[in-house]
Amino acid sequence: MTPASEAVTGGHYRAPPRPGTLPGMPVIEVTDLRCTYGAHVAVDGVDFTVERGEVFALLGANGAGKTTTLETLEGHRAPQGGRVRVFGHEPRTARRAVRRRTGVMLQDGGFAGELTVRETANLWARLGTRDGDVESDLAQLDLSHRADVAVEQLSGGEQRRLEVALAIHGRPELLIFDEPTTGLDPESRRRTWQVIGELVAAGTTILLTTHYLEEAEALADRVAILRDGRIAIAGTLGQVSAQLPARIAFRAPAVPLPPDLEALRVEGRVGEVVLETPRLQPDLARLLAWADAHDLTLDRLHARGGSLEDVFMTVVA
Ligand SMILES: Nc1ncnc2c1ncn2[C@@H]1O[C@H](COP(=O)(O)OP(=O)(O)OP(=O)(O)O)[C@@H](O)[C@H]1O
Repeated sequence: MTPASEAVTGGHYRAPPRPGTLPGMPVIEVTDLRCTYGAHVAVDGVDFTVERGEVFALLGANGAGKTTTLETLEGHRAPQGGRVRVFGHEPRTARRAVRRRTGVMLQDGGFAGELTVRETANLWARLGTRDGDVESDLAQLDLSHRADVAVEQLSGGEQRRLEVALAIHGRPELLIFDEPTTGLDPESRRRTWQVIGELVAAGTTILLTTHYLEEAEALADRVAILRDGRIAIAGTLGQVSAQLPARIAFRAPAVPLPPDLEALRVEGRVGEVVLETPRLQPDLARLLAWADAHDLTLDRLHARGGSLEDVFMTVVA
């Protein structure tokens, strides 16, 4: 297992070798990427790789630079500095070679509203270069019963699912998803996660952005949290979550704590003992042994490791 200390904060991020990842050239390489809109710097020296067969999630508050980064990888935007490579190609100049192997889902699909779902999917399939079965794409996203409905009559969530169905047509090697489940109800979100999980199991590489941290936790092997156009922290979920100490809390009478804890006591509610520790398991074990020895009941005891949400809130605050 890769040690937690290998998470990267505030700098460039190159992927460590990951068990289960196929060897060879990364599918995506982003090197010192810089994108501007006039005088505004939207992406400011971003650097990461996505290895074959992994799911990489770009996280960050609104305006952090996620979509701009994806747009350069999709070949829609020329960077003002640095470089991006997809399958070793520059995606703007080698658009055809990249698009043949890449399924892209944009934040706004821009469909012609009067076409039906099936017509839209067939049109998209004809425009692309990958062979696939449109009906099974629609079935996978639970849209078969809506196939003859005009796209403009779909709900927001159904349109989102249609965008996913189009992106996965022909099962591309790489999928780039910009907020794939925004606006979906919990059931549709789970269905979409299941589809993504099946694609990953079949070896698809996925780069996605999301505002749902539980989505990143459910799907991603590695995450990068962007802040103001820079990677603030990146690593596996375990590495990133371990950037903040674990917490142990309980209620107990005012007694001295065991002396051998690595934990530090921090402010809690009245009557509550709250400890922060870099080493949850040994400290918890010592605490429980100490409580047993002193015949103490640690009322409302709970312990939890650092979470992605805690780190995210710290980064974006
Ligand atoms: N076409 C544009 N013209 C000017 N500024 C833009 C344009 N597109 C994006 N920006 C700005 O660039 C920054 C990064 O935007 P971007 O859309 O990449 O962020 P994001 O992380 O994808 O945000 P969100 O989570 O809201 O989708 C923001 O400050 C945004 O206002």
